[in-house]
Amino acid sequence: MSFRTQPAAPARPNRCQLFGPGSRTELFEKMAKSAADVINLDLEDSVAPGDKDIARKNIIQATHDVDWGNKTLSVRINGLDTEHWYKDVVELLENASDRLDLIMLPMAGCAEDVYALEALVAAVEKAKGRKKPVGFEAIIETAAGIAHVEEIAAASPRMQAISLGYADYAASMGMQTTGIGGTQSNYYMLNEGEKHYTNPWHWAQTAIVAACRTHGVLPVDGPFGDFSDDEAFVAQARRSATLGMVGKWAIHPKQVKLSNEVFTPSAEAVAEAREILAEMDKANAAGMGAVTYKGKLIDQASMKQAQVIVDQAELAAQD
Ligand SMILES: C[C@@H](C(=O)SCCNC(=O)CCNC(=O)[C@H](O)C(C)(C)COP(=O)(O)OP(=O)(O)OC[C@H]1O[C@@H](n2cnc3c(N)ncnc32)[C@H](O)[C@@H]1OP(=O)(O)O)[C@H](O)C(=O)O
Ligand SMILES: [Mg+2]
Repeated sequence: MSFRTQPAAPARPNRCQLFGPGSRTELFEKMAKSAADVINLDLEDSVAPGDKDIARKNIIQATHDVDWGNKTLSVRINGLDTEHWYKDVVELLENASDRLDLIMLPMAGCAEDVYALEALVAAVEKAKGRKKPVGFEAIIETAAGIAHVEEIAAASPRMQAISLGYADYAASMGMQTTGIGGTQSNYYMLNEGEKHYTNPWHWAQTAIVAACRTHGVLPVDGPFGDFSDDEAFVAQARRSATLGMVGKWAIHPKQVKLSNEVFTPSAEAVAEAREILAEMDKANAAGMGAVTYKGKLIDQASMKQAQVIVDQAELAAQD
């Protein structure tokens, strides 16, 4: 470990973030009753340009009227290049209840974007005497965003989570696809005439995980557009969980259960993790730093790996 230790990310469940347009009020109660850990009410791309004002009002009302239980409640504002974002921030923080937990910043491109958001947020919070400071989450979905992901993760103590936004990311990178996440049919290696599909999103995912883990922020996998394909959603989610992401967006309610399942360690995985911890406690007491467990090496690092799984299970059990 470096002398500079790795800060812990916020200790709250974030296995699934369920999105819904701020213009579709009939979905709000359903979202609140869902099994998602985080709710993202959207003012950005799922809201038609002419509906921005009404969507903002709907969301403000819903922070007062809807029982969001113990969910983290987040509102995605419009990007800093639009005419809408300042109104999103000012009207939200002037009028929303304290139930609002997070503001989600889309299209984050550099630390200064977060700085600008924070300056406005801090001013409105002060003016209104808001007791609960709102947290931030950002979406990496541009070439600039991925190039500056570490400075974005480090930009503010309010920063709690960072997601990968597949559609905008693909467009910004000039990727030749209209798919939102998942396997891309033209991204393959050819070996003796057989196609082997690899993951075109891997670099962006790992860059986000590394930046987030360096700065104590939760790395989250973004949307999977084809909500008719459960198997493909699960495959993408499993890859993300294996890489260190803590959860994934749901753009349809049927994806919530799938995401929760993938990002909650299985009973077997937790049992094995606890066994590794117990074996290593015994080994350490006997003056051994490394021992054999089920025919494999375990050592001090194995304890940290096992602890990740136990911690994830305990967070999920808070639900
Ligand atoms: C890609 C970029 C993004 O921005 S992704 C995030 C933004 N997008 C959204 O927020 C879209 C969220 N989803 C929806 O709007 C809808 O789910 C839909 C349009 C995809 C489908 O809606 P539809 O009503 O047709 O769905 P049904 O299958 O008929 O619904 C069944 C049932 O579920 C209820 N429902 C639907 N959606 C939701 C929801 N989001 N939350 C809760 N409940 C929902 C619906 O009312 C039906 O209920 P029932 O009638 O059975 O009671 C990203 O930025 C990038 O760049 O990558
Ligand atoms: Mg987007």
